[in-house]
Amino acid sequence: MLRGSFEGVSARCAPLATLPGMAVEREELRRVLGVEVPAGVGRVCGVTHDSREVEPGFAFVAVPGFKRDGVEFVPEALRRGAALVVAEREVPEAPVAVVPDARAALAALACAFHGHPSRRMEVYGVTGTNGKTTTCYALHAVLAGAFGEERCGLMTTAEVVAGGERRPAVRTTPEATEVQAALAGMRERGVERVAMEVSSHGIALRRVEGIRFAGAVFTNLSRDHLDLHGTMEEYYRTKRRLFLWARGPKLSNADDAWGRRLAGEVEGVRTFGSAVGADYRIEGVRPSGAGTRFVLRRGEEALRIEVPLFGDYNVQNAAGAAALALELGVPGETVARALRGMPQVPGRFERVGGPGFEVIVDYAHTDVGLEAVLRVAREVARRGRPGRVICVFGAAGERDGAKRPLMGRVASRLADRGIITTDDAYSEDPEKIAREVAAGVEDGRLEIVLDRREAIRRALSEAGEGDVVVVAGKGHERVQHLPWGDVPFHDATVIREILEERDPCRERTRER
Ligand SMILES: CC(=O)N[C@H]1[C@@H](OP(=O)(O)OP(=O)(O)OC[C@H]2O[C@@H](n3ccc(=O)[nH]c3=O)[C@H](O)[C@@H]2O)O[C@H](CO)[C@@H](O)[C@@H]1O[C@H](C)C(=O)N[C@@H](C)C(=O)N[C@H](CCC(=O)O)C(=O)O
Ligand SMILES: Nc1ncnc2c1ncn2[C@@H]1O[C@H](COP(=O)(O)OP(=O)(O)OP(=O)(O)O)[C@@H](O)[C@H]1O
Repeated sequence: MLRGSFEGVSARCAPLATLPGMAVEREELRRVLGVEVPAGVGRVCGVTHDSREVEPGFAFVAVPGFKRDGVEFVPEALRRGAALVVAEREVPEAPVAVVPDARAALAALACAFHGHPSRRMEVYGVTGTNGKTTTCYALHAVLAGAFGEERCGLMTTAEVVAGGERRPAVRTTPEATEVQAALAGMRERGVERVAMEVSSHGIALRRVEGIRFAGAVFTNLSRDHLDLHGTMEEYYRTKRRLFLWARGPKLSNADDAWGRRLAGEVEGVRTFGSAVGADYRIEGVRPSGAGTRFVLRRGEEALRIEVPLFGDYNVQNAAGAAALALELGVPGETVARALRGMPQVPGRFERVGGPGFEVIVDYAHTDVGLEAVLRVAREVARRGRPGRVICVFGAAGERDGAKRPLMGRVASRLADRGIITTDDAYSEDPEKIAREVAAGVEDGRLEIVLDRREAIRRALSEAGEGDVVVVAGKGHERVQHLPWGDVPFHDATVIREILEERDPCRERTRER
């Protein structure tokens, strides 16, 4: 019996890793792992890569990590009752199945434990540097409109949704054990189609291996995660693997050079975008009261679409989702109706409100993302009485450091006033990160205020009639990872608290 139900998809993803699926018998273990299993191991009734999650009868997969070697934790796993250790080398006095690649073994075991849920549902993978979450929300809205909300699921950085039930997520693409448990839980609830974000970490670290993808969308590629991939070429090739696996409709962005290359290299990929020759051509983009209107043209057919989203980049995100749905045979009017009513994506150009000025929370954490959001903020600031754009932002620690000065440069060019602050510094010194961001600033207009709450307070205190304050980097996230520990921090909540302190009589804007 499957037990990895959607109930396990909580704000902390870790417990999911411990959820047992179906016990796997010795013969099946040998088949799945492709290697000999020590005599005496009959069956295992759970699988995890984390010794702290081991329960009696589990298989513990010792993954060689970036910081530690999972083999170090074998004694703890055995103490907790692990029946089998899966590792890339022998471990004295442990029942070990030696495999060539522990991550691949983890994925294969996770699929087996959870009964290969992707074989019994359609999983559409969305990849790219920016726009994955937004594209997934748009796709989920269209699928829900066409096939019924209770039959559709969503797995993103921001939330995991199964049927109508929503839970916050922790990572974009969690480990294979969590991904498979979540998919199995969705299937158990009757979900038949899932829009799923697939990060390059998810592909490179084999978290999505074994998933049968029924379609794929590529949004774009720009500099990010080079700490993991080394070069843009390797980053691109990693993303391309999703398209080599996927069986059904495959859509790529014709407005992005890497997207055009993908369409040329992988058979059966169709394109969307405003570029001449795109299979799904974006035309006539213009602002509407509550968002943006555009036409999506396929040959002679023209579909009028309106989305409650701002900016050309979001038109691309919506077009990618619409094109995939149209390829699946969803009628145009269903696509248009669903996109018109799609929900706010948490932390993506989320308007938090302000007395006479706009405050926007956005997840932009690359130079390209920051540029995109600041350009839209400028458009918003031009409407009505023209105002200034004030930007609070920072860069994350332990991540591709080369994007830091690029973010500083973008903010100094596109914002009238910029405040560099702390993002998720992880183990790095926040001041060092901020200085690296500031190194890219062109005219010295940016100030450093390391305390994120103080930086937001400063920006809000300076904002006046018609201004737009953009608080970028953390979007929907509710925790800030700092060298001295994790602290609860949610940009939208902090903004509301500060606005309230300024004007205690102000009507509270209800938190989502
Ligand atoms: C860089 C990266 O992806 N790191 C992941 C990696 O960590 P690591 O290799 O450093 O782990 P480690 O600490 O060396 O430990 C090695 C092994 O020992 C195990 N262990 C560790 C301690 C212990 O007591 N017992 C034990 O068994 C761990 O479970 C692990 O399997 O393996 C860990 C266990 O699965 C992950 O939690 C961790 O993700 C961290 C949290 C992370 O932040 N990842 C980010 C970069 C990420 O994956 N992001 C992508 C992309 C987002 C985007 O598009 O922007 C995502 O999909 O979320
Ligand atoms: N198509 C796009 N092109 C450029 N920038 C974009 C695009 N879509 C979104 N952005 C910017 O990137 C930010 C993140 O958007 P979104 O969450 O949809 O992307 P993502 O790929 O899911 O990011 P992550 O994987 O890091 O969660 C947005 O807040 C916006 O600033």
